[in-house]
Amino acid sequence: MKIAIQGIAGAFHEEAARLRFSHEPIEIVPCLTFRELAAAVASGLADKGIMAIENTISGTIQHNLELIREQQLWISDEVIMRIRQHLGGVPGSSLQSIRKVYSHYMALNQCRPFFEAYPEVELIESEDTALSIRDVAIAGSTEMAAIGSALAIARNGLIVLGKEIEASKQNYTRFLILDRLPQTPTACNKASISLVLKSDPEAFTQAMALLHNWNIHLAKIESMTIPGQPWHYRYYLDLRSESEGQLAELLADIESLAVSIQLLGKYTAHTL
Ligand SMILES: O=C(O)C(=O)C[C@]1(C(=O)O)C=C[C@@H](O)C=C1
Repeated sequence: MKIAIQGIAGAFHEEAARLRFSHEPIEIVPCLTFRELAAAVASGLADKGIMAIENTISGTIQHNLELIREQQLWISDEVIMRIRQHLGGVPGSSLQSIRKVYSHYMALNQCRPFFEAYPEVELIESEDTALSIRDVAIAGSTEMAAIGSALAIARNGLIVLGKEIEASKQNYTRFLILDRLPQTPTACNKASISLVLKSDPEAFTQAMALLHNWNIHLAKIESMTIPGQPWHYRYYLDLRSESEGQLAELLADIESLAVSIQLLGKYTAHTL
């Protein structure tokens, strides 16, 4: 099975894919951007995709919710993985010699407090952690370092300058498994939807009351601006319920309040 990931081999996406599909042979399809990843699944180039959606330190990647909706992908599962960020430099480098540190922006955001003690270090965004580590190894400069996994650092012959430098040990990333077509899960207790409500000021309160009526738990909500419609929002909701029937009833009820509602996936919730 071909799995599209964001990043090259050695990126956290690869680790998460191997964790989720540990019982079957998989072929990794590397994609440099999240947009490329979504397109690989939508076009059938990959059978499935795995996409980071939120991290417990650096937050939600809202843009990925938009990509899933726009490309009409289906969320069929989620994976939660502990992320340990290490700082890697070439042999001979040290925390005193480095001036530029490269990584994926989500990884940089997980580690910013560590660098407060090193004001001479510039943090620079790159496509992914593994690529940054490879590029530092190729450049061979003691002024450069990169943030990523212990595995990628070792594979590229770098040394660890900082171990587990994330701002909190409670550092988890939640990844979504994406399919081209809707799947019918044997069991599920979570649904993700995109919702635009009518411009009635009461609509949001009424929608929340419906959740309460159907005993549905709101696990997560994101609101995003809609280009061309100032002060009007699209909501992305993760809903939890032990009853699939109640979820279906809720979606039918909410339709009367909505301009648009889209089911993005149904799956089983994972917890720590
Ligand atoms: O650059 C990588 O290694 C990735 O897989 C990307 C990514 C992300 O998108 O959040 C994955 C997990 C970590 O939170 C940091 C970076």
